Amino acid sequence: MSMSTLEHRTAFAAVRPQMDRFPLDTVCEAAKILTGASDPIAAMPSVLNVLSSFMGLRMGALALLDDKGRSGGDGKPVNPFIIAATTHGSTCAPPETRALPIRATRQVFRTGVALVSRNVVEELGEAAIPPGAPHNRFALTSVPIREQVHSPYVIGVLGAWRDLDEGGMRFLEEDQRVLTMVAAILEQSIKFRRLVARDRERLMEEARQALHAANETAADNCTLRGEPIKGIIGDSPAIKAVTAQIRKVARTNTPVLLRGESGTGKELFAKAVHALSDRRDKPFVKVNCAALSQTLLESELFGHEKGSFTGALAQKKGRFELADTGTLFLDEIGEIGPEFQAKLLRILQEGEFERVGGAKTLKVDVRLVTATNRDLEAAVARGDFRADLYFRICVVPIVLPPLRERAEDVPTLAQTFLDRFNAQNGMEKRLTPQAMAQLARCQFPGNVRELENCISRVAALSSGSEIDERELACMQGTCLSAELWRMQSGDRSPIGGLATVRTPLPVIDSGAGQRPPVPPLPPGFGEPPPAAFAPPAAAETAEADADERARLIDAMERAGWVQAKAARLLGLTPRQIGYALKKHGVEVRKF
Ligand SMILES: Nc1ncnc2c1ncn2[C@@H]1O[C@H](COP(=O)(O)OP(=O)(O)OP(=O)(O)O)[C@@H](O)[C@H]1O
Repeated sequence: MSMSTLEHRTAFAAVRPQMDRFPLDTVCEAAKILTGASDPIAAMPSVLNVLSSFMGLRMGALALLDDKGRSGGDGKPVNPFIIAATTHGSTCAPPETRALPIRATRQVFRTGVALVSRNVVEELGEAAIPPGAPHNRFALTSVPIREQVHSPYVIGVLGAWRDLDEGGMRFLEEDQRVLTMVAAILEQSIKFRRLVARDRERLMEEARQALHAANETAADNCTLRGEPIKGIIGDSPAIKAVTAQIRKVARTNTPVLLRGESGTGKELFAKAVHALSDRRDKPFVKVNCAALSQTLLESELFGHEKGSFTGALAQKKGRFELADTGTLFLDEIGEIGPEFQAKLLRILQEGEFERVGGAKTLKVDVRLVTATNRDLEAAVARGDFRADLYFRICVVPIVLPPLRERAEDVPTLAQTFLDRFNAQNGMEKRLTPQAMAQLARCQFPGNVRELENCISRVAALSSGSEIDERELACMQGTCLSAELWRMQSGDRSPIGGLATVRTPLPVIDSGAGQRPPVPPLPPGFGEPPPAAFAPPAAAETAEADADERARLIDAMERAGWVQAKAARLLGLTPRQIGYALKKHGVEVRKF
């Protein structure tokens, strides 16, 4: 039927509602509406309006079973339903709105048999007449809507009213036939929609699974390829191999031991293990074992009870407790003494500990990441480090390569540090290609930290916006670490050397995993121009010496006379700073 015919008949029906009825057109229109709708229930108000216009059926309504309480248990009514649609639109009204009489509707739900009430007031009572009806002389036809054709399970009831004042009694049989047909179309539409929805759900599930599989593959590929980790700079094969290991191990709870020279990024990688793990939203707690005395370390890690020692003014939670459900990073684990090793072993074995001075046993769930630049195997062999603790913490050893073994990363790192300096200081300094090339030739015994310091220093001291290679400390003979490197490598130091014997740096070969330290590499700083390292005049030497001593003392002061900390400030290894202190006769203050 065209739209104009529809409008005409609607108008006609409005003028002579009961005289002309168009049952076939009604069914046809209903079919068109329902089969074309993406949601047949939402389209039901239009169908009810067609019933009104074409058949003179008034106040039609659709009741649908309310999923929430089919059983009727818990005092809930049997077959609870809602009014899902009326001629006024889609709703979700409770039965109490009385668009359809509650008792009659429930009966259709229960029996699955159509109900025709020829005189509603007589048969169902006055209260069954819907509110707002112009009078109470109505007949009601209600038909079931089944889950699927022939199913005993009724999911809805379609009902409509016939005005008996207009001689409607004779149309009741026809009303039932038409409503039954419309209900059948609705059943088919719902079924079809359900199939489509199920298909859609299945397709979506397949798509989800495919996406999941693709992500897993991507993650695995990413793991295998050593994809970059946020904050970790470097594209060299050596750094990629490490990032691949980190990504893999981060997913587990296995203890990780990060090994590498000072400044290779052990702390940075420890944070990456945490950030890539499921514990990422939990605390990451760091303790530097070298920075604290054994007694302090114990109270710091395990906490203490009030009054457990002089100065314990209040109860304090230890870092193990603070790191509960998260990650605890124990830096410089090779520095801990035998007593503390035993206590640490207990917590690693049993997950239990007591606060210092406390009797209560506490349990924590902590993922342990440790780091050292020590040769732990040698320490175990000497009996300085417990073998059982070694095996507990060294489940997955990851060796961070020294910067000199990945010189290709130097330019990117240098540029990143310079960008950071520029951003912090509102400047736009640039390194000339010659300066970059000179940096790339450097051995950086203090690794990335030394490069970072080197860039900050030269950027702060250079006057123009271009940083030339002549401004680099190594080219001016003022690079402390260059001198230490030369001393340790047995070269004659221009500032008078302490080292006459070649003393090995605590180098760990990234490829070798747990091999003992190897002898140092050739003297640092690649091939500096001869002028830079030509023996200077005596006056210059004395001046440089005094300078160097002053810088050492300054760093020690700032580090509270903790050598490991001062070493970090200067971009040196703890052993290097030990030499420097001895060389300059600086007595280490003890607190
Ligand atoms: N691959 C890297 N990318 C970016 N920055 C790095 C990288 N490696 C190290 N760094 C930076 O170098 C500095 C030293 O790193 P970190 O403190 O992690 O070294 P470390 O091995 O723990 O040193 P130490 O043994 O002396 O404690 C930090 O500022 C760190 O951010």
